[in-house]
Amino acid sequence: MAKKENTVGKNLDVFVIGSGIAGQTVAKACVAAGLKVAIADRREYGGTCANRGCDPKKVLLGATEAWEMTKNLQGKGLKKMPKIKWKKLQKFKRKFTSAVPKKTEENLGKLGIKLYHQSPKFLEENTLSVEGKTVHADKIVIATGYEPRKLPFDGAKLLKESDDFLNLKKLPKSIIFIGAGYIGMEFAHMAARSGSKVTIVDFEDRPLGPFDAELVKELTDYSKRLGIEFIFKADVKSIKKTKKKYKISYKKGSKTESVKAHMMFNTAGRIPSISDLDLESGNVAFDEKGIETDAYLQSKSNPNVYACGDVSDHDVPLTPLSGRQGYVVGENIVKGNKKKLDTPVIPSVVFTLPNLASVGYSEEEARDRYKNVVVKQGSVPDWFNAKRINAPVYAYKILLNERTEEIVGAHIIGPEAAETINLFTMAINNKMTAGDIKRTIFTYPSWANDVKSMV
Ligand SMILES: Cc1cc2nc3c(=O)[nH]c(=O)nc-3n(C[C@H](O)[C@H](O)[C@H](O)COP(=O)(O)OP(=O)(O)OC[C@H]3O[C@@H](n4cnc5c(N)ncnc54)[C@H](O)[C@@H]3O)c2cc1C
Ligand SMILES: NC(=O)c1ccc[n+]([C@@H]2O[C@H](COP(=O)([O-])OP(=O)(O)OC[C@H]3O[C@@H](n4cnc5c(N)ncnc54)[C@H](O)[C@@H]3O)[C@@H](O)[C@H]2O)c1
Repeated sequence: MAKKENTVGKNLDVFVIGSGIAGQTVAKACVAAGLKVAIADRREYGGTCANRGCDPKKVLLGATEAWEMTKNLQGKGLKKMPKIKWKKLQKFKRKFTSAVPKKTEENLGKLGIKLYHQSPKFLEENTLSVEGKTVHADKIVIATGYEPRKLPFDGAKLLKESDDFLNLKKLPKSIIFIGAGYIGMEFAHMAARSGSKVTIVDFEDRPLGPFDAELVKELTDYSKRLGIEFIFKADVKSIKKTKKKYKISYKKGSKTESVKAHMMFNTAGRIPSISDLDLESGNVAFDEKGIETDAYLQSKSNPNVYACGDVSDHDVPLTPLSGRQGYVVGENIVKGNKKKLDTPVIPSVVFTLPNLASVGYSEEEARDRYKNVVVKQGSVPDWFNAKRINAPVYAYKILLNERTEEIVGAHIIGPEAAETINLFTMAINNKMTAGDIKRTIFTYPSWANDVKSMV
């Protein structure tokens, strides 16, 4: 007789797949409302941001910020360059990450949420198979995030991924990143300042496609001054292992060329993590952007399924939006579909040094949207805040709707742009005009105060 699956949780109210910010937010809201909740994660609990994304990355960044500041002040009161001790830096980083999985499990467990440690699969619309058990849940929430896109060429298996970079015990002498997006650029800056020879290969003609081209040019030029080499318009054909290095061959125009490095990373984008879920069996529709959901984040094909965070088809795949989506799904499960995903403008930052930050419309989008657009723009390393620390790159582009004087887009490259952009986010969300900002009194001297000069 065939072994029968053990059926549990017949009356489970909610099953959440994924324990990142999105999944945890839903699970906690549902259990707080008295619902019977389970959650599953096939990896360590806590998700990408806390374990292998934003947080560990920013800890590693700290040492390079000190390095950059010291470099800029050489001969201006500072004499010796610090040396980044990668091994020690990693040890410091682990202080932030190593406790996350256990703590997350403890917190969820204490709330009465049942925890699973494998990927569930849909058997039917409301039924999952997990850890050899068949589980029925009234609502199923998919919050499985993104995973690296697999590259199609020969030898792509030799590539390492972002998780590997963040856990590197020793920094290799030379590194190639395939992909000049957020991850490739952020890691390239960290590796170059920590002593690696860095090359970035991309099939486009510039890094960071969605960001303002003029500010990206400033970043690219400065990255080159750091020693980072760029190979653009390169169609990677293969990777081979040589004695001590890896060799990447690529086509550029009609020529085939190659370059070698001690380690190579796939930073060519991330895709929805859905391949293990057997979504067809659950009648859950998806496309390349993720689970197809409506404004309530309910699956368009199976009303008992919701999706939130990176894996939903609602842009953009960033932590703050994932948390917001988790909140919306929690509300809709507990109270019935009452809350639509209503996102204000979402700021975004590339944590290179200098930071590149953006919110609202790009120049092209603003010109499409409004009859007349005022562009306030400048390259201003001579402004006091940048000059006092001898920061070489500081530039901005602010977009106003001429008719109303409202700010509709802001793009900044410079030290602390990750912070300054938040002021523009508030300004856009509150339909503030250039005059509103000019009338505000900020602290002085501060980066925030520069916002008045920018508008
Ligand atoms: C290197 C890196 C740096 C980043 N830096 C930033 C930053 O500075 N700022 C920012 O806003 N965003 C950043 N991000 C993006 C950010 O991490 C994500 O937007 C955020 O973590 C998404 O949260 P989530 O809950 O949707 O998914 P996740 O946090 O990815 O959680 C999904 C969980 O689901 C689990 N899972 C996946 N598939 C299955 C399955 N089949 N079965 C069971 N469990 C499964 C995963 O193991 C994971 O724990 C970064 C991402 C990376 C990779
Ligand atoms: N600071 C942050 O907020 C932050 C940091 C890291 C990641 N993230 C999130 O993670 C997502 C993924 O980041 P990412 O850097 O992996 O992707 P990305 O989409 O930002 O960049 C991918 C890059 O790879 C290039 N590329 C794609 N296929 C290629 C190929 N075959 N050969 C050469 N180049 C190729 C693209 O042209 C692009 O420049 C981001 O969209 C973002 O939402 C955010």
